[in-house]
Amino acid sequence: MPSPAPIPLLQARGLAFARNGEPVFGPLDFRLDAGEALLVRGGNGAGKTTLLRVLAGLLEAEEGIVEMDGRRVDRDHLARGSAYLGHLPGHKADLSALENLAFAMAMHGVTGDLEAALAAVGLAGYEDSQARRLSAGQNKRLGLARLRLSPAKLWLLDEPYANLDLDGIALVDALVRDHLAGGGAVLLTTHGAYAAPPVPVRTLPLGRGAGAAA
Ligand SMILES: Nc1ncnc2c1ncn2[C@@H]1O[C@H](COP(=O)(O)OP(=O)(O)OP(=O)(O)O)[C@@H](O)[C@H]1O
Repeated sequence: MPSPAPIPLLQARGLAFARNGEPVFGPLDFRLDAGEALLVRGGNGAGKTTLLRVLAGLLEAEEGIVEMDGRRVDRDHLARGSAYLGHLPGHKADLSALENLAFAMAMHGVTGDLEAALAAVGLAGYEDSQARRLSAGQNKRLGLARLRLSPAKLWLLDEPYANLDLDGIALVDALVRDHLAGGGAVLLTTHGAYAAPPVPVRTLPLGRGAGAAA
C-alpha cells in the first residue's frame, strides 16, 4: 500500500489579502512540506512581502485559512511558529549587534551562544557595534544570525540575498540547505537579479491570474 502523503508543514487554503477593498493577492492555495523550499515570484507590487507578512502573523488575511502541521492556526501561532527575515532587518538602531540578538532571542524565549552566532555570519568583532553603524549587508547578516538561532521550522525570507556580497550569498545558501536538511521549510522571495538557493524549489506565482503553486 502506498504510504500516506505527509501532513504539510504549512498549508494555505483560499488565502487572500485586500487593502481598502483592493485585492493585493489571492485567493491562493499552496502547501509547503518539511524539507521544501517555495519561491514566491512576482513583479514589483505583486504582493510578495504582503504574503510573507501574513504568514508571519504580522498582517491579518482578508479571507482563507492557514494550517501548520495539519491544524488551523491564528496570527499568534504563525508569529510564534515562524522566523521572518524582512526585506528591512528592523533592528534597534541604538542597540549593539549583540544586544539586538539578545533582545530578539528574549522575545522568543530562546537561548543560545550569541557570540558564536555572530561569528558564524561573519560579524565577529562587531558584537558591540550599534546597528546604526552596521552596513546594509552587515545588518542583513545580523538578521541571519537571528534566523540561525530560531527554533522555528518555517522560515519566511523576504529578499534574503539583497545587500549581500558573494560570501553572504553563500551563507544564505548554506543556511537554507542546512535548515531543509534538518526538516525545516523555507518560503522566500527573490527578484530575478538575485540568486536562488541551490536546492530544488517549487515556485508560487503572484500577480494577476496566479492562484496555485506549480
Ligand atoms: N503599508 C502599505 N500601505 C498601503 N499599501 C501598501 C503598503 N505596503 C504595500 N502596499 C501595496 O500593496 C501592494 C503589494 O505590495 P508588496 O510590498 O507586498 O509587493 P511586493 O511583491 O513585495 O513588491 P516588491 O517586489 O516591489 O518588493 C502594492 O500595490 C503596494 O503598493
